[in-house]
Amino acid sequence: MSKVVVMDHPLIKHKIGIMRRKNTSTKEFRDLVSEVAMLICYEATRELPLTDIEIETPLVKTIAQEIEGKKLCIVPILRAGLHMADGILNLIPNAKVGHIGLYRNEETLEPVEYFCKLPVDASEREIFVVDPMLATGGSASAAITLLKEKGISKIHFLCLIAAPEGVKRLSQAHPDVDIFIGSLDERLNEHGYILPGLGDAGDRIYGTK
Ligand SMILES: O=P(O)(O)OC[C@H]1O[C@H](OP(=O)(O)OP(=O)(O)O)[C@H](O)[C@@H]1O
Ligand SMILES: O=c1cc[nH]c(=O)[nH]1
Ligand SMILES: [Mg+2]
Repeated sequence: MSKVVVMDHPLIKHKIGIMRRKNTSTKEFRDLVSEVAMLICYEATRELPLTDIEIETPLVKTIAQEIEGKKLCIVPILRAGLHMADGILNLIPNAKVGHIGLYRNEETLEPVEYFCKLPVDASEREIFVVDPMLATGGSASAAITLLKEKGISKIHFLCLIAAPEGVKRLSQAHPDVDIFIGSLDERLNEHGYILPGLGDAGDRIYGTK
């Protein structure tokens, strides 16, 4: 089964608490998406391999360690994942970025694909799929299936808020994918929204409702 890591850092809890409030402005919400994504990324990259390189300090030669940044790729699920990717790029600026466009059909709640553009060498990279919301798990599962069909195998999934239903579906569909979660909420409502949640992440980031 997937490794599931739920964040317990006070900074993340505090920031998600602000995001949940209905009166938080679009600008503040958007800034927080990117900040919390950065903090989750810090945990999700904990096991990245390092290589030794020789460097010179102002005093001596020594061995430093570096992440092979060129081996990483962030894949936001559009639209809402875009702002998470922006935050994560502050931490790993050399990562490439692929995009997968999916939206949920509001009646069936099943994902509809409308865009996919990945780096040509994506299958050689470690991939971080990002989307603020893991609700039924349909969108994340479909995005990861698409990546696997293109020969990609090293995949992690990062979200801000997850419902237990979504975690179950994603980890059953893709047991090899680690899942990093800002907050594991209670459940879905009858419309497939996460409770207590924060509403529709895309609409809150872009002010579309
Ligand atoms: O786990 P699921 O049940 O599939 O739901 C989660 C999906 O729903 C939201 O996207 P939405 O369809 O609202 O698209 P948007 O980002 O363009 O608003 C969210 O950003 C996820 O992609
Ligand atoms: O609660 C939810 C569920 C799906 N998509 C969202 O943006 N929010
Ligand atoms: Mg939306």
